[in-house]
Amino acid sequence: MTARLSLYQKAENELYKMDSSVKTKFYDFCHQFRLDPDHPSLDLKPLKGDGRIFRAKIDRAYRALLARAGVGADGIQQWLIVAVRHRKDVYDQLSVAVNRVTGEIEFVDLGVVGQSVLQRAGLQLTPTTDDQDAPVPDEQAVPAEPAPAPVVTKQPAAPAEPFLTGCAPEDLRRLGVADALIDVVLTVTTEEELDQLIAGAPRLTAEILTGLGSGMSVDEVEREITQPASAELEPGFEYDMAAALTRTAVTTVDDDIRNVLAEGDFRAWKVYLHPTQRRTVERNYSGPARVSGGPGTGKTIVALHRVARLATALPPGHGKPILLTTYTKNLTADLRSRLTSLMDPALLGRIDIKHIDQLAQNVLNENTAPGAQRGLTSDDRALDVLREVLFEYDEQRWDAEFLFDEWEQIVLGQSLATRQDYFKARRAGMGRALNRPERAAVWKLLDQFTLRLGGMGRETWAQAAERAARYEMERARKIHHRAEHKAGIGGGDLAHLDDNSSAMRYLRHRYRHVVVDEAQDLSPAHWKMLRAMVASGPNDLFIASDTHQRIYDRQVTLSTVGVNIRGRSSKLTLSYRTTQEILDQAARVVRGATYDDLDDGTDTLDGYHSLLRGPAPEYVACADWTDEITQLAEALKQWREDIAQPAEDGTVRDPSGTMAVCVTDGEMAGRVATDLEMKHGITTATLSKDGPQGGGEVHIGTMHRFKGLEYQKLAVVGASDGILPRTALIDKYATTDPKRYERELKKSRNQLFVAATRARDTLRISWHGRPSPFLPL
Ligand SMILES: Nc1ncnc2c1ncn2[C@@H]1O[C@H](COP(=O)(O)OP(=O)(O)OP(=O)(O)O)[C@@H](O)[C@H]1O
Repeated sequence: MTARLSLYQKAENELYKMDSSVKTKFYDFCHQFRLDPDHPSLDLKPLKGDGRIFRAKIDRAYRALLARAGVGADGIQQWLIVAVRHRKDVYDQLSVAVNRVTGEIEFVDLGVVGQSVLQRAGLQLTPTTDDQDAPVPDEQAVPAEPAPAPVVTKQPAAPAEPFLTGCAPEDLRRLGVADALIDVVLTVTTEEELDQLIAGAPRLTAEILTGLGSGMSVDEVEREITQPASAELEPGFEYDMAAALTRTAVTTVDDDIRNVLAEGDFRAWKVYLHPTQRRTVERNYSGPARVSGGPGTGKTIVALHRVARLATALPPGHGKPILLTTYTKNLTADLRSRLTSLMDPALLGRIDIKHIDQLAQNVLNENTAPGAQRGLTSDDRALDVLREVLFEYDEQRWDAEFLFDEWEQIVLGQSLATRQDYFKARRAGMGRALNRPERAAVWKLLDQFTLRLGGMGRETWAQAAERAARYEMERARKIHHRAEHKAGIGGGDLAHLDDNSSAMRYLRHRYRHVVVDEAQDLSPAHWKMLRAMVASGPNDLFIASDTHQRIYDRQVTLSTVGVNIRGRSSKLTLSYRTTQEILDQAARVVRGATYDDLDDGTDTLDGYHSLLRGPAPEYVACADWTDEITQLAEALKQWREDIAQPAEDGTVRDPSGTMAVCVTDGEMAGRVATDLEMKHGITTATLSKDGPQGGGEVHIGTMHRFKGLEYQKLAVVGASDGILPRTALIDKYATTDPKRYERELKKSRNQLFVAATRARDTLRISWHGRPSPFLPL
């Protein structure tokens, strides 16, 4: 090998979309180039404009555009492929530069800028002349390629106002916009022109312009986008291409490039982390750390990379010192499969992947004391037991729902073991005050209720979590006590300790690192259990969460459960999943409500944006249920047709599993599935806690089941007033328990937000009757 080749991320993305015959020639080109870049068949030449850009021939029609990136430590010359273009689309006005903020290599192609903008900026593109002598290849042999040629847009009659007002060139420069684009940006006069510029711009420039275009101020962009992306750069960094290459997201071209391109876009998240994502993954934290961010900003991706990074730093061994946990079973399966594709199989064996309830059950199963083993019961069944107790005591003051909430939020939430503790407990967030005699009565009823459940050998999930937390806290206390004692006697033999059984001697914290995804839904008991499972110290807990997506009624202030994240929080703002159009509408669903940051502060969606564009979400008012399902079936058939359209290279995608229907409850999910199958011949698969069941092409599930998932096209059905929120169930709280009422409304609002943000490019929301008040109509 005489040359090392890397592939710029945008070039890789362009290659994914190319005809497979071009891809095959590209593999051969890479092979030849690495052997001998000066081989005559490659015809490597510098372009006329930027002396740093070269072009080489892939075949008669296609050109690789390359930048020389210095010499590696091993003396081998390095080249970066910045684009692969049809020869007709190679212009002299191409440039590469090292970005002054990120220190990354950036490629700028003015060919993607609108013609009218270029004219206003006084720029003209000239096709490169170095290929002019060669005859234009047989067009038959060259598949038509969508040319990134300048698009001609209408010239406005009079000089129009710049679209981005209040931005001076020095602001754009300071923020990190690529130099070659600064003048062009300032001549943009319409949103369409800006969008076109963003689509072709290097990543940081695209993010800055999206931020400014969506109304963020220069200072906000600097704080939210520029600062997190900035790197420490040495003087002269702009000339050191070899150093810049190490900071740039690239794929090394080796013999595996064929597999890389075959794996397509799915591979992107494994390789390229956004600077803020990378920083969050790689930082060493002195204690618990949290990453937040709107839906689709890559929190799960960051959590997975974090696990991989922690695993590589483990000392050799066989145990599983890293726990990766989340709220639901189906998300756990998803994390497992994604981690499997990310990590070395040898290290994968060092990771324990369990959902939070499974973890609690494991703890409880270890306890063999009489009465410690109990079966689980659903909340609905437990509520029936509580109703029986109320009936027997002829208690009229509180209903079963109120008492159950009191039990979960206050008694279990604060691990209150005695009546005295309950008398003293804070009941912040609970709408109805209880005086001391009332508390005594409530305690008595709840005591009867739990005794009765215990007598049946049953407990709820929340109760199991609370019990597991207590066991773990006791275990942590013993470990702490033993460590203190050992330190006290200078680390000597502990034989004189009361309990010197081997179980005690080898008692350790279960994990060295704990990583939690979807953390916003964990209860205080879950947190206490996790806290006790890992010793306090560097990199102990890593938490990914978005409180806008909290869909279970669980509020926690981390500092009250021994998890102090202050000073160790980071925020992701760029959505990789959803289009800006969907994101705008979804953000309006939660606008106006306030959200906590799992601690004493508040969280917002400020700066949350996307570089993806697509159609506006569709809102469909229907006459009745039959009409809603009929229109849904038509939309699904159209989507199926769109997805199955043959791609440029003739491949046809299977629409199965790319479309989904989201509803509020299980009963409606069943009705939608039956109607679609029986009346419209559309096969479905129902999302269960074990993943999709049934193997049909359209996935159907409740909003709870859609947590953490994503679909190319998604329909929300039954978004009517009365269903979202479920007024028949919650209206009574409006007068009896206003705080609970507010909590229930917020839960419904968040469910709709979660549902809407599962869609990647198409979102359709329908209802009959009156629309849900949460819809941003
Ligand atoms: N750096 C990246 N490069 C390419 N794709 C990415 C990157 N980061 C995230 N993605 C993609 O964006 C999508 C959303 O990522 P992820 O599920 O991690 O987001 P999230 O913040 O956890 O979302 P949610 O809160 O809605 O569950 C996924 O398809 C993921 O592969």
